[in-house]
Amino acid sequence: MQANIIISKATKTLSGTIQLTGSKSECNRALIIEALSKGKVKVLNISDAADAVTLAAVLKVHSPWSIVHSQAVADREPSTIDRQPPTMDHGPSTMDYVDIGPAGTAMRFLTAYLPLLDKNIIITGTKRMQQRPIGILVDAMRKLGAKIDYQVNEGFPPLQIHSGFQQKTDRISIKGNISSQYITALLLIAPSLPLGLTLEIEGELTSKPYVEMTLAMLQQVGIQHTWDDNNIHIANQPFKETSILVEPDWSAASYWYAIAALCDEAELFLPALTPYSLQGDSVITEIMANFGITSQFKDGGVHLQKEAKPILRKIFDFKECPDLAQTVIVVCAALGHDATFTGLETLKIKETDRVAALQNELAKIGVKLTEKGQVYKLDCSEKQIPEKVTIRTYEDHRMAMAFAPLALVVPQVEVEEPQVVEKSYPAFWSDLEKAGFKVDGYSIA
Ligand SMILES: O=C(O)C1=C[C@@H](OP(=O)(O)O)[C@@H](O)[C@H](O)C1
Ligand SMILES: C=C(OP(=O)(O)O)C(=O)O
Repeated sequence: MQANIIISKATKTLSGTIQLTGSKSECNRALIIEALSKGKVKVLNISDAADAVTLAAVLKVHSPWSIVHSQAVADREPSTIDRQPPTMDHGPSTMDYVDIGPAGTAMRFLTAYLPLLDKNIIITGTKRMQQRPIGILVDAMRKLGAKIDYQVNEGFPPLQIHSGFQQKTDRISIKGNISSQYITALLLIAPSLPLGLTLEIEGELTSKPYVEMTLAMLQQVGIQHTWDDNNIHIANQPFKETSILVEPDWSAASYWYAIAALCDEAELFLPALTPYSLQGDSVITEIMANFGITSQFKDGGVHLQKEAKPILRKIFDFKECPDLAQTVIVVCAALGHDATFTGLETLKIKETDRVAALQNELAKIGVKLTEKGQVYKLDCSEKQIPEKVTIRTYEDHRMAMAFAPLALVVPQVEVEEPQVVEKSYPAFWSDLEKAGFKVDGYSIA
C-alpha cells in the first residue's frame, strides 16, 4: 500500500503539453479482437492502463493462437495468472486461474471470450469485482451454449468456465440498462461464432457510445453489422489483416479539462486527440465549453484554453458518458455552481458506489449531493473551503483523479491510496507534477 499524497498548486494557471496514454476502452476491445483474429489484427499504441496490461497478459496465455502476438504484450509479465493444480470439482482437466483485479471491461469481455477457447478456467477479480453483477451476461452466454458456474454467489464473479462450448442459438435477448459492457462482450465474439449472432436489446440502452465504439472498431477490422431498432446482427465472418491504432484516452483528458476549468488562465496541449474519436467521453469538449474551456483541434491534437465566462448550464446528463460524472460534479462543487444531474444510475455498480463516494467526499467541503429518484441536485449553499481536505478514493481511480483538481481551490488536498490511478492513467500524478502541481509523498512504485 502506498502512503497518502498531498497535492497543492501555488498559482491558478496551467500551461504545457500532456501526452495521454491510450484509451483503456479502445485498447481492451482491440486486444480481444487481436486474439480472436489469431493475429491478423495488430494493436498499435497499447495503453499503459493497468486494466489493459492485465488483459493483454491474460490473452498472452489464453488465446486461440500460439504465436506471441505483439512485442509489447510479450514483454509483459502475466503476474496475475497462475496455473493451478487440477481441482476435484472439474474432473481430470487442468483448471487455469485468471485474476483480472478491478478491471470491469476485462471481466465482462473475458466472460464472453474464454468459453470459446475450450478450456477450464476460473476467472475472478478484486473483492469489489465480486460484487459487480455479471448474471445478465452469464445467462446470455449459457443460452448461447457456454458452460459457466458461479463459484461463490449467483450472479457474481468468480466464475468457473468449462470447456465444451457448442453454439445452441444465434439469437439472444439482453437487458440494455445495467451495463453496455455485456453487449460489447457479446458483439466482440459474434463474428467468431459459427452461427453469428443477433442481439435484441431489451429496454433502454445505457452507455450507448460504448456499443457504437465496439461496432466501429469491428468495422475497422472488416466486420459488418446491421442495427435495426433494437436488433444488432453480426454474421460469422473473417477479420481482415490490418491494425488498430488506439487513440489517447478522452476520459483521462477530462481531468485536464477540469483543471483548466478551475484555473484563472489555462493553455494546454493534448497531442493525438481528435474530434472524430470513437470515445463518447470526447463530449467533455462540449460539456466544458460551459465552463469557459475552448477546444481547438490543430497541430495533431487539442489545445485547451480558458476564457472567463458565466456558467449558464444547470442540467447535465451522464447516461452516455458515465465516466465523466465525477469529473464534472466535482468541478461544479469547486466552483459553487448548483446544478442538476441525471443518468447516474449505473454509477452504483462501478469501481465503488460512486454516488455514495461523491456524497461523502463533497460533504468535506460542505457541498451536498442529494438524490430524488433519478435526479441528483448539487447544493453548494453551505460550501466552505478548509485549509486541507483528505479524500478517500474507495479503490476508484476516478475518485482520485476527479478530486485532484480541487487543489486549485483548497490549499492542500490529501489523497488516500493514490495508486488507484494505475487502473486507467498510471502517469496521472507525474503528469500533475509536470504541469506545476506539487505532489508530496508521491513515488513511482
Ligand atoms: O465498454 C467500456 O469500455 C466501458 C463502458 C462503460 O461501462 P457501462 O456500460 O457499465 O456503463 C464505462 O463506464 C466503462 O468505464 C468502460
Ligand atoms: C467503470 C470503469 O471501468 P470498468 O467498468 O472497466 O472497471 C471506469 O473506468 O470508470
